[in-house]
Amino acid sequence: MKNAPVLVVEDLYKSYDGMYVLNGVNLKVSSGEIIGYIGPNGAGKSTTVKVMLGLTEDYTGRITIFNQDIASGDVAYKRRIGYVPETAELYDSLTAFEYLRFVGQLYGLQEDPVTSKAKKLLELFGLDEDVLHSRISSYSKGMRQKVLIVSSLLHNPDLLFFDEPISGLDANSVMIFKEILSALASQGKTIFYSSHIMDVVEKISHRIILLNEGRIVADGSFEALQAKGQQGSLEEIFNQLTGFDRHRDIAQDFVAVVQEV
Ligand SMILES: Nc1ncnc2c1ncn2[C@@H]1O[C@H](COP(=O)(O)OP(=O)(O)OP(=O)(O)O)[C@@H](O)[C@H]1O
Repeated sequence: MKNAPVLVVEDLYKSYDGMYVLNGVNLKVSSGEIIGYIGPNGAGKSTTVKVMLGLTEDYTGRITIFNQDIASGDVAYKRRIGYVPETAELYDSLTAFEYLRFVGQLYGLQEDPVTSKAKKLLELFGLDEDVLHSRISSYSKGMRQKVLIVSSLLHNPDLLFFDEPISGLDANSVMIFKEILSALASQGKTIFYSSHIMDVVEKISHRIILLNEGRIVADGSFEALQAKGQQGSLEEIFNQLTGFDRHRDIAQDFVAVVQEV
């Protein structure tokens, strides 16, 4: 299961207003892999994901998903992808139930099975029947995030892109979600997981890809990164590979400014 490449990115370059934010990204991902895709703010993670999702066509390089060049014009590959964006506009005036039924329709799913599936998935995530039928505008951050996670999985996709999926989830829900990821991967689903929560990335990822200034600066399992001479936790490895060691100085300067009044 782990051999077939699901996703291949070759020499990906992308600029905004003449400024390059992706500077030759190359990677190959096999089915069943959980990729922790990490990097500093502005490194280009969301941009890479947007290009892979076909949300922007203005790039150079080649992206192949399920053996199909995504620039071919055939968008069939998108039906096999699930996505939780970093920030999402949910339809606040809809209930979770209505929203998920709507998403199901977009994927061409039959109404009855999809509503029953949505209900079961949300219940498993701790959202009971009356919550399902209340407007999303009344939801907490974590409840919205659960709706987004469920909406990304309704059509049983083979390739998942999660951008900060657990932001706002309580500790119990995070534990459930981590187990879900591992079970999905063991069924051969491929997961691209982007987050700044390093201890979770360290635990769930089979492979970690670190992007810095639009370039991949590390690619391997956590153990492989450690074996290459990077020491400590993923957070510490992240600091070393991005050449950052000024956190104490910056914090002291910050607090000094806070005290200025
Ligand atoms: N639509 C856009 N127009 C202009 N510049 C953009 C646009 N989207 C992203 N950028 C720029 O591209 C760079 C990479 O942004 P991107 O959102 O991919 O980073 P990221 O690694 O996902 O960061 P974060 O961890 O903060 O989410 C940043 O400098 C950002 O300002």
